Amino acid sequence: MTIERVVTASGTVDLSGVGYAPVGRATSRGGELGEDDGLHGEAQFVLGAGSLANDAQLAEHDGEWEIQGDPTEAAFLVAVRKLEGTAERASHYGRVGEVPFSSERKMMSTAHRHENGAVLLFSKGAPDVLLEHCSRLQVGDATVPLDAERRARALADVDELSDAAFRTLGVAYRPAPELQNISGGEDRPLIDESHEHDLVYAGVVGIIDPPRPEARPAIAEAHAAGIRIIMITGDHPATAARIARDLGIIADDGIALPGARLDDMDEQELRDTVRSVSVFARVAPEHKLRIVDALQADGQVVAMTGDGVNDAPALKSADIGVAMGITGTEVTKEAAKMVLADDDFATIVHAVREGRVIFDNIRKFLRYLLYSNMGEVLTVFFGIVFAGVLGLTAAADGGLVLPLLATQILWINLVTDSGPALAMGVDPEIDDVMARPPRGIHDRAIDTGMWIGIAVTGLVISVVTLLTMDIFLPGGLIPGGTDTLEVARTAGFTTLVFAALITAFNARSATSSAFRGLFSNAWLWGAVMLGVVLQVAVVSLPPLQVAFGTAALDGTHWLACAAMASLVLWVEEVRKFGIRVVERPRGRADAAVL
Ligand SMILES: Nc1ncnc2c1ncn2[C@@H]1O[C@H](COP(=O)(O)OP(=O)(O)OP(=O)(O)O)[C@@H](O)[C@H]1O
Repeated sequence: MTIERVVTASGTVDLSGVGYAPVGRATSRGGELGEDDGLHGEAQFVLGAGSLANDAQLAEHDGEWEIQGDPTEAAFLVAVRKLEGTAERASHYGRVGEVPFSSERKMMSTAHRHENGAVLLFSKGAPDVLLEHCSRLQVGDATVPLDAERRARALADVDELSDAAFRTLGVAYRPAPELQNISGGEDRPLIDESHEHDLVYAGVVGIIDPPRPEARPAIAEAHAAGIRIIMITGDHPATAARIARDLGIIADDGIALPGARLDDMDEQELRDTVRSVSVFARVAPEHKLRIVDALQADGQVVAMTGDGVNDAPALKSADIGVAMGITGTEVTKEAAKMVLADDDFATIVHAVREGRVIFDNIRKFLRYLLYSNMGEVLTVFFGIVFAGVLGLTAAADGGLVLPLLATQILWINLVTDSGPALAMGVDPEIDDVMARPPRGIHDRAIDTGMWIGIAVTGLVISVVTLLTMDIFLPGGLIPGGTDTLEVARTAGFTTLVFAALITAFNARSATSSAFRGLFSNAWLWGAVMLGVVLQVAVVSLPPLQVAFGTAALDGTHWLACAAMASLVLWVEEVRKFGIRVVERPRGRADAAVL
């Protein structure tokens, strides 16, 4: 954070320089600001006072300037050195007491004894709040009453800075003779906030805290993924609205709702409000909790980020509390379910993508296993029920026989359920997981759509398997077959294995074509190829023929098996095309709602 502007009663000073290195030029209205200019003195006083009411530290290590403490406070230490060159002022003042900062009060004060013995109170805080504690205004070396006009002018300066996306902090002070006898010392005695009255308003600083460049695209991606981003901040409403607009959280005419407005709302009103308002400013910690609760009561799944102690209750209450790993307090991290190691919002969006891909892969795995297993079950079931129709009879006595042997069923499970199923776990993203809305909380991993797919694919696998047997068997539905039961059964068995292997490509998406990203999973191709080789081995090698009850197949058989098995691909392609046609208009409507 960097202080780029100081506004006092006499004018505006712009400070150049980035980062925490205290190097920069002071200008006013585009021209260099001389040290003997009254405005220079006023700005220097604002920054000096803000550096006294301050708990941060600035130090140089090996040419690098580093801060300790709150970056907002450190910004004062950097800026005052840009004007003064040194931090000399602080050495003249010994801190004797403080009224600490809190998010509720939005200001803090420290009491200091000057070398000459006088005790002064220095305050800094949210300008609108601080001004309520002020009765005078600093102009040059003198003070004048802070009448309505001057107060309005000061507030207008704050609004102007806020509209330009500056974070604003006001600075004030007052001689505090009533604290003359305060002892002070190392333990920094607390003083009562009742001393924060009749302050002299010195001016306001504009702090720039540029969002990371990756934040805006991450927010756009989150919106596309059906995630609504709500900004809840202690900042000024105009600052919050401006930053939210720049980040694409709200539209250009969007506004920020001040937290105080929430105090008058009952639960129902709040629930209606959180549905439409996406920026809440000048909030107190309890507002954060109320907003989270209202969103949850409205049926939303809420992830909440935070760093401060006062964020902890809201983080705990949210479905997913996300604490900042670098700037977050221990309390916040304890209350959170997730800790962001790099404090970067974009990482949350990446995590959502990663989570969706993992969930998708779990569904692919389930889809594949259920597709192929249903194929086996229905093959055996229909094979038994329709054995007579299909010509599945024993040559010796004409009795009905099983379509598949037990060892063959075990083999199918070995070949299909192992390699290809495991390869589903590392499948890359086929569908754009961030282009669809989140799942409902009550949605099942195996939904109706998947059940339909299981039924259709299972049916197709069983039909092509049994028809292949029928083709080669004498009699049955398709006449002309002349092969033995062993050969026909081996052809059916091979068709089933091939169909199950092809199903692995179908199962990668519920809606996208199997040809999309066809070669993006080398593991899957490896597993499928291995399956084909093993099937050729089990059919062609005599020792395995004995173990698995198979018989050698000729070229026509292999071709027929491959062609019949491929039907499982074409039927599924047609079905998915139908789904895409039906779902397209619905997808657009969802996007419009977001
Ligand atoms: N160290 C500080 N000293 C004095 N005033 C401060 C300090 N830090 C913040 N403020 C003022 O208090 C207001 C509320 O601060 P708070 O920490 O609650 O929220 P925030 O700093 O805006 O951060 P967040 O966006 O995380 O809520 C700030 O907008 C600022 O005006």
